[in-house]
Amino acid sequence: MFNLIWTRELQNGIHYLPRSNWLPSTPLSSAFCHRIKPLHLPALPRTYSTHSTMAAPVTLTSLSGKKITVPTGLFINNEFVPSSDSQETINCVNPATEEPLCSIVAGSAKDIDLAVQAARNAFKTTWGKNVTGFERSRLMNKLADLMERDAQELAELECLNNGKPVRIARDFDIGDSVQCLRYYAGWADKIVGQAIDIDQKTKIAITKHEPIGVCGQIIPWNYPIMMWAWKVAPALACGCTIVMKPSEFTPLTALKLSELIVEAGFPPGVVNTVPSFGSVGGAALSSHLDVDKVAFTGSTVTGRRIMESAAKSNLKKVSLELGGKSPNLVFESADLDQAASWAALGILYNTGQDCTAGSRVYVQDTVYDKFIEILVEKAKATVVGNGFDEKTGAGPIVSKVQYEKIWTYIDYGKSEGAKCVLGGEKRSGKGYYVDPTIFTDVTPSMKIVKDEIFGPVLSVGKFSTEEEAIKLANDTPYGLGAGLHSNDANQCMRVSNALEAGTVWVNQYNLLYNNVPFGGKKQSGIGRELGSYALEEYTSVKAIQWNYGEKLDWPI
Ligand SMILES: NC(=O)C1=CN([C@@H]2O[C@H](COP(=O)(O)OP(=O)(O)OC[C@H]3O[C@@H](n4cnc5c(N)ncnc54)[C@H](O)[C@@H]3O)[C@@H](O)[C@H]2O)C=CC1
Ligand code: BAL
Repeated sequence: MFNLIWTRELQNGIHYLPRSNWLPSTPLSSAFCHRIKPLHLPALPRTYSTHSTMAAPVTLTSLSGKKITVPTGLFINNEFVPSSDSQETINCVNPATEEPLCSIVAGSAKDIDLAVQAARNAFKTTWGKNVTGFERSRLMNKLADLMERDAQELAELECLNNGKPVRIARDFDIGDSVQCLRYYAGWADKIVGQAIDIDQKTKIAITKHEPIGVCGQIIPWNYPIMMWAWKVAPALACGCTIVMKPSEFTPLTALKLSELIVEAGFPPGVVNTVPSFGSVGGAALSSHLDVDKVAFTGSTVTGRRIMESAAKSNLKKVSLELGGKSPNLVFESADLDQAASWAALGILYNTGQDCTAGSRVYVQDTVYDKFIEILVEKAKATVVGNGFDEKTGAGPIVSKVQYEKIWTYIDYGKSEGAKCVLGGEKRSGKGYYVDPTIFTDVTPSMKIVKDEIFGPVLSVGKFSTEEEAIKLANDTPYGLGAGLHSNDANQCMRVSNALEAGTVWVNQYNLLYNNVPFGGKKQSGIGRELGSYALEEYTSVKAIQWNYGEKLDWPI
């Protein structure tokens, strides 16, 4: 997600200008980076300790030569600690080089339990109903300031662990995360119920939006910092406490952010971070009897498991942000150049590792050939490379397993008879790189058209009528995002009404804002993140019925 004004000034790539007001308002240029204050290693706050060498911090050197210290322990009760009962580790890899980065402690089911106890204790004592919204807001704003201060360092760490370009991590992922914290800090003292007069003389009901309690938050690897912020910010605003389980592929920035939780002054146990494997820590959180809510972003398969665990344990509240196979429709009246730019952004942003990736483009037959010609030229201009290069627009794929999944689908595309008009060839050398790949002449039954690939692989199909376009677009079990490009206002309204998706972009694609709700229909999810809607996910409504005048004549 990002807010942007974008131009095509760079000859060889997408040039993004950040719109959020936390950054200098000057255009992004190669000189821009040097205006960000030089990275320095902040002194580690004295308010937390690390126990044992198993949890000792490591120092990584980024490609820019910067030294970044990263905690490696589990973060429970504002301390970095080893596992209580396991020697298991998570080995972090740099996807640009395939070299190991470091090993960190992998939390066990017992560690999850300890973190839940810490979160429960905080909920009952220092947080939950024991802290004002003003104070929650103050701490959240402080955390946002610290993230803004450390944006460059966090971006470099995100690049090392996830592969995404430093520039994009800093200006969009982190920029929007800072804004997300501030947006929900604004809500923290405005979470109010209603006073409902039953009549005007004897009875009133009051509704209170109470914090739901201890929240398990399970996040993926495609936007490690941003998904952290989307989950943590509304939960804190509502007064919930948190056990965060980052993805085993990208746990480092969640650990680094845990340092900032301490520095901001959050009481122990309010935010706990337990890196762990999904089948261990994720499963333990979703089946835990003392977790009140689980929020998840990831695959539909895992979402289904989480919902099942929640149902079989304590019926905890569940919100799921799952997969997609989002359609993007281009009608003949559209500005084709703009539509092609948005379509390229839709499939190539974050190297296609995006739940809303516009991975199926359908073009009206009258403009099909022309559109593909423009789109291929735009996609070719994407600079795919190491994220430490300022010109890079798309980094490597996050992991070997994801890289191999993408190539399996590219092979399916070829063997099932789609025409590969761009990419589709492996690079030699190190790094999990996949260049933009476009298939045309696709049919609805092809695997590349049906399945979520989560890489820079686009299927382009053809339609002749609006009715056919809608039918093709909705022919999927998913319903996360959808786009349409047309200069006919009535058509825009008709088609956006007919598309089965949680978000419909008209004459744009993939832009999200912290004050606009986001989530899926069909098998793309349950619940909404962002905006005021996310507050409902972290509160429980209590109705207090109050009698101040009616006498009961008994028996009735
Ligand atoms: N909607 C989205 O934003 C994302 C979708 N995906 C899709 O999922 C595919 C597979 O990627 P994965 O990393 O395997 O996704 P995943 O859904 O398995 O992983 C996401 C998170 O869920 C956790 N998890 C895994 N198994 C769990 C379980 N049994 N109980 C609780 N938590 C569990 C993982 O540790 C991670 O933190 C991708 O190729 C992509 O298609 C992946 C990441 C994000
Ligand atoms: N595109 C929004 C977040 C996600 O991909 O998970």
